[in-house]
Amino acid sequence: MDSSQKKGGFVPVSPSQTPRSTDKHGRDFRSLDGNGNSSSKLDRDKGVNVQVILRCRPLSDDEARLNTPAVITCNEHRREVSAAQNIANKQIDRTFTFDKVFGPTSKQKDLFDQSIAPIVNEVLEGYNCTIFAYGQTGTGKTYTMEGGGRKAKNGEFPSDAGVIPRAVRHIFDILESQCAEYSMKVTFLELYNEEITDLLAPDESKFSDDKSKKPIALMEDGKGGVFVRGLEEEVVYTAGEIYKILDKGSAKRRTAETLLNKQSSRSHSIFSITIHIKECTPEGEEMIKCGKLNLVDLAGSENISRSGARDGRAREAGEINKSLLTLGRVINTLVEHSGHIPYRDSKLTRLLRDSLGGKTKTCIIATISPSILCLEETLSTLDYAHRAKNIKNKPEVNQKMMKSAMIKDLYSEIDRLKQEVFAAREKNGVYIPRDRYLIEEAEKKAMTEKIEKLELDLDTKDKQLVGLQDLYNSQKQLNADLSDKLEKTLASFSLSHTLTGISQIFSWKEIDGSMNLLQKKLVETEHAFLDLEERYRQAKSTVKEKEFFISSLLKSEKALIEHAYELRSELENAAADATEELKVHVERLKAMYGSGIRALDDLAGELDKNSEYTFGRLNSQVLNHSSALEDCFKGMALEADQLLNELQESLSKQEDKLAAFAQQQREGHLRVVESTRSISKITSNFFQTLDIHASKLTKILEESQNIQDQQLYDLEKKFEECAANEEKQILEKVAAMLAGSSARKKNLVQTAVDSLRATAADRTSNLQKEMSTVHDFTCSVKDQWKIYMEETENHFVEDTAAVESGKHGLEEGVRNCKAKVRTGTQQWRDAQNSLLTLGKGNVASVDSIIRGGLDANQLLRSKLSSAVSSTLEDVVTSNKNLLSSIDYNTGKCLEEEYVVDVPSCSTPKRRPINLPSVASIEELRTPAFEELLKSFGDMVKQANGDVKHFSGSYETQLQSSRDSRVPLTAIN
Ligand SMILES: Nc1ncnc2c1ncn2[C@@H]1O[C@H](COP(=O)(O)OP(=O)(O)OP(=O)(O)O)[C@@H](O)[C@H]1O
Repeated sequence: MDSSQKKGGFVPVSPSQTPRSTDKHGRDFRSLDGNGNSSSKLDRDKGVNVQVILRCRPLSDDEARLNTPAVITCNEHRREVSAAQNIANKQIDRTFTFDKVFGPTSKQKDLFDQSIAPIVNEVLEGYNCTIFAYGQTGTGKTYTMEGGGRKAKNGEFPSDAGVIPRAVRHIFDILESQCAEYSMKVTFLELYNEEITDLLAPDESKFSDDKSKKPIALMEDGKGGVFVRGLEEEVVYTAGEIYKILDKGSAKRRTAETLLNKQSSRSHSIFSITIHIKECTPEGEEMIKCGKLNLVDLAGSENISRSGARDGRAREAGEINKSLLTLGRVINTLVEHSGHIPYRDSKLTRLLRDSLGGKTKTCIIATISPSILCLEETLSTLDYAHRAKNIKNKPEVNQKMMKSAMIKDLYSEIDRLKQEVFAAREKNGVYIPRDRYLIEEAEKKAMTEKIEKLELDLDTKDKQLVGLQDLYNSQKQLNADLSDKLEKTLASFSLSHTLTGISQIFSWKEIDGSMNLLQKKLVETEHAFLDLEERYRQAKSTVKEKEFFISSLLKSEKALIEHAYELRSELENAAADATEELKVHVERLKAMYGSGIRALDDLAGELDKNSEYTFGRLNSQVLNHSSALEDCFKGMALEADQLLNELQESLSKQEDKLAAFAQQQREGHLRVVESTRSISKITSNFFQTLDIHASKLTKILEESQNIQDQQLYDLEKKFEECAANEEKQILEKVAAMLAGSSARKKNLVQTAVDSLRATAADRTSNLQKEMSTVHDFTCSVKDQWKIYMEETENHFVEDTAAVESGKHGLEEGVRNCKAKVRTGTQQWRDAQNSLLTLGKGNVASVDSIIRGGLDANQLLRSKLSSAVSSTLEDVVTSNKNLLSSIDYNTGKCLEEEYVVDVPSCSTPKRRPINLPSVASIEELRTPAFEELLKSFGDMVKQANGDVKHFSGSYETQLQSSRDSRVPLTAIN
């Protein structure tokens, strides 16, 4: 048994209801702050900033295995976190400063000792404190809050025990060291898909299934606070008990495996510890000090596509993101001090209301991942947390209560409960205790406020509609600009193609020029593409904005439906007559808003049709333009082809002529070579013949020489013989023979001379013969040479004539080419001119169409605004009527029907109340975005087919298929 129980034995107040220092109900019985705490007064006056701690987890095993780069740097000493962002190939570091920064190597113990322990101490001082973990899924929220283990081993915690077990341990350590008398109660709730479930509720078989966990109601306490009706409170005496409770509760929490975390918490959880500590005043009066510690583990903010959430998971993620978005909006409004704080838009913010801008001390632990893959979400978390730093709370220490007053309080509570039980048992009417009556009164007031808020919402919606209209117009303009740009780019692109084709048939100079032109065009095209890309990006971001806008509209609508639900549940407890009248008025309002918005819808439809028609015309014009351009370019290409062909033909003719000329030349040269060969042959023959004749002559001469030598020898010999004979005869016949010898001598000489003469004559005649042969041959050679010379001359003349004619032919070809080039240039100029005229004509016509479209849109716009203003006027009058009737009825109800119960035994019998059913409220919910798109598409198709039919049958369509309602068709 716990010592506190033994010593004190007092019963603490309900921990499900946050103790409030300004609680009027208990004010009379409470003393002033026993500590005379001046710092609390200071805090109250100035406000204390929410403390924001940043924790970055280490890279997970998977991330480390895949070498995922880390982009987060933590400087714990300077309390700074830097995220390295790569924008347009430039590294840009974004640095954020927080109250404390814990890097990837930080220990659970350090985090607790440095940041959480002081907060826990303040709880024991009597403050209400909240610690909540916020961050992307899988960044270590649950690890930080709950950690890996809670059980102490040899008095030591496991090193990965988180904030909750350490805080519990710390509280018990301090209380035990102070030997304080205390009592402690814990609650553990889960907020899943906007439903609160009690994680400490006893396990009943029918609730054992997750899906059938019993949701419990979040109630307004009528004093601006909330309480969870029927939340189980467990009285605890030891840390061990709390660990068991935590284990039990955590096991019931909804978790699931996502791509980002194997065990991802799909719900928000709030674990609250309420401690009552007994103190004695110097006068001996027993006082009770109360502190409350809320430990919140939020579900992870997540990118649905990246976390791999589908179907049910995606709905969860949507709900998680929705409540976190509301939390973000609350933070923004608190930071910017921009009027109405939308606490009521989600249960999470309703539960945390006192922790955000209230009297609680709050600490946010923002968790991030260092991975580059999570950079976008990390930056969003850093922004979120950094903004939250500026929230100012006004913490107040809870006023201590006198023990006797507390007991009195509890007795009256028991009495109230007894009376309720009694009335329930008797079933003879409704017993309304005074404070309940006051609560209901407050609820009625809250209801009126809600109606006012709904009207405000309606106004905002109207403004949003106008904003959407503007957005639509600007989008239209952007589209027109884009198509214009596209057209220009296409034109320049095809122009550049044609230029490339034509440049092939012009000279290098022209080709150079064309190349430069082409390059310029290419650069321009590139610029145009970049421009287009930029515009595409802008358009994409606009679409994203629109999507966000639509999703926020859907969310607002959801919130409206949520309000309607609440309205219904509150109406159930309120007076019946007022409800009936209210219903009639709401019906009227519904019809009026419906007709007004239908008119708006019609106008929007007309606007759509008009813009569609304009776009159609624009499109057809653009198509005409592009087809005309295409034709023009085709013609140009054809002409260029013809020119090219002609040029090619003339060039090939020139080529043929040149080939023929070359052939002629070759033949001429061959002939010359042939003639030269024959001349050289004749000349060599001539010299050979000459050689032969010369050798023959030499032979003849040698022979004649020999013969002459022989004859002379013979003559000499005969003469010697004759002389010797004559010497003898002379001696003998001196005188007689003198005469005979002279005669014989004469005869002998005469004969020799005659033979000599004959031989000489023979030789001369032979020589003459040879000489005549040589002469004949020379003559024949001369004749042949003459013939050859004549032939060569003739060939030369022929060749010269052929060269002359080839030259003429070439000159003619070049002249033709020049003429064709001139024709080509002229054709190109003509094409350019026709292109320019075509472009101007098209620009003018597109301009006139756009002007027409704009004028028509302007007209429709003015119609729309007049319709909107008339509808708004109607709404204002009707609302005035409604409010006055509500006022009247409320007054009537409060004055005449609601009275403090005086047992008169005439309590009227319970009778049924005609309320809007859940189904009717559910019908008001906008169907899924895809369905809306589909039905909108169908309607547009139908409208294109038969515009009249569309407007006439719109009402019927609306009635026949509720699901195909377009957004903003408010019914209630
Ligand atoms: N500081 C840390 N040191 C070591 N491991 C960590 C740290 N922070 C987180 N982890 C590990 O990262 C994983 C995911 O952590 P955890 O489940 O706490 O994330 P979560 O933010 O609660 O995610 P969810 O929002 O999906 O519930 C766990 O395996 C956890 O052990």
